[in-house]
Amino acid sequence: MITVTDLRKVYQQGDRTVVALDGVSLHVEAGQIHGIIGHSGAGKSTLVRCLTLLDRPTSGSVAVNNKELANVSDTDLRTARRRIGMVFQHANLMDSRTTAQNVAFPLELIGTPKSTINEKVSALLELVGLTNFADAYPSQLSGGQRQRVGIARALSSDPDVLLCDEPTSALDPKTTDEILALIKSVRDRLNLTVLIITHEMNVVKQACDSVSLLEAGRIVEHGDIEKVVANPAGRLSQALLPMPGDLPAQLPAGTVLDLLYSGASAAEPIISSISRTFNLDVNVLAGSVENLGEHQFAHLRIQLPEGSDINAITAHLIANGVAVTLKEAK
Ligand SMILES: Nc1ncnc2c1ncn2[C@@H]1O[C@H](COP(=O)(O)OP(=O)(O)OP(=O)(O)O)[C@@H](O)[C@H]1O
Repeated sequence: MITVTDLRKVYQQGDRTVVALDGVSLHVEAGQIHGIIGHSGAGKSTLVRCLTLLDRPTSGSVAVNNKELANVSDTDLRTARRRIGMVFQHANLMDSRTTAQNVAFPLELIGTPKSTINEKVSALLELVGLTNFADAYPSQLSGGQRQRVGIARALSSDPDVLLCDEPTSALDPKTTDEILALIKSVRDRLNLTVLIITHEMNVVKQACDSVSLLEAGRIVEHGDIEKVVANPAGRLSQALLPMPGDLPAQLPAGTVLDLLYSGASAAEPIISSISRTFNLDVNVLAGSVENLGEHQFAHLRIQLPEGSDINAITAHLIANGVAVTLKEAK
């Protein structure tokens, strides 16, 4: 479990004051994967540096399993850092060391006995599927395999939290899927708390239970995936379940509605229900259906013929758990 409370980081550059983190708070339970998404300059790297104690926050606190990290003394810093395992965008392996030696490195630094290191390294390599590559050097591994080594190394100090900084940004889509699947399986097996810092919405879609949107150093939206998607006005909902394409230029007269629905209702034939109940033809203009978290979500843009009873249809949809947004009435 990780709890970040009112984290602020202010940089002073000559006369200029840069507020990189402006009161960031978040709470992630053990066993949850939380995505922090933001554009360039939002404060993601600063947040990573503050969480890993590479940089001291100006104020605020970071607690792992209720143990405060941000204010520990310099002497306790090294032990405190071990509670958060770090996975980088480019695995950051040592080229002169084999896979096994890279994973062993943090354990050597803290003076772990050799026999314990060997045992631990082979268990970790099995966990990440690299048993047969123990003696390979980074140059002999693919990008995905290098990232697996990075994950094994991050887990070597038995952290409570795995902090992944753009873990798939340098990988192709297939390898991205494999690495996200590995992060999920490691989470399941070790009941880890995972934070994934990313600029890729796809990563949030595939791997996260909950998400925060970081913008100019502040979290402007956050929540469980199901919750944020179900709010059609939200930026995260629009990014996670975008409506493909613009309205066709030559649209016959009628009213255009956007429908967003989830859970059991997503599988229900909502369109035929409107057609039957109101005895009219429904034109589907665009739509997407996605499995996000535990649920299926559908986002549809429909057109109703001129003269339809929009109020009654909207009430019918809302009663069936559908969020309705009026797009255009001709
Ligand atoms: N050491 C520093 N000194 C001064 N300003 C800084 C420092 N580090 C970051 N900043 C500023 O803090 C803000 C957030 O930067 P940060 O690098 O954390 O964003 P980011 O979301 O990681 O962006 P990117 O994805 O491009 O790396 C920016 O305005 C940046 O210029």
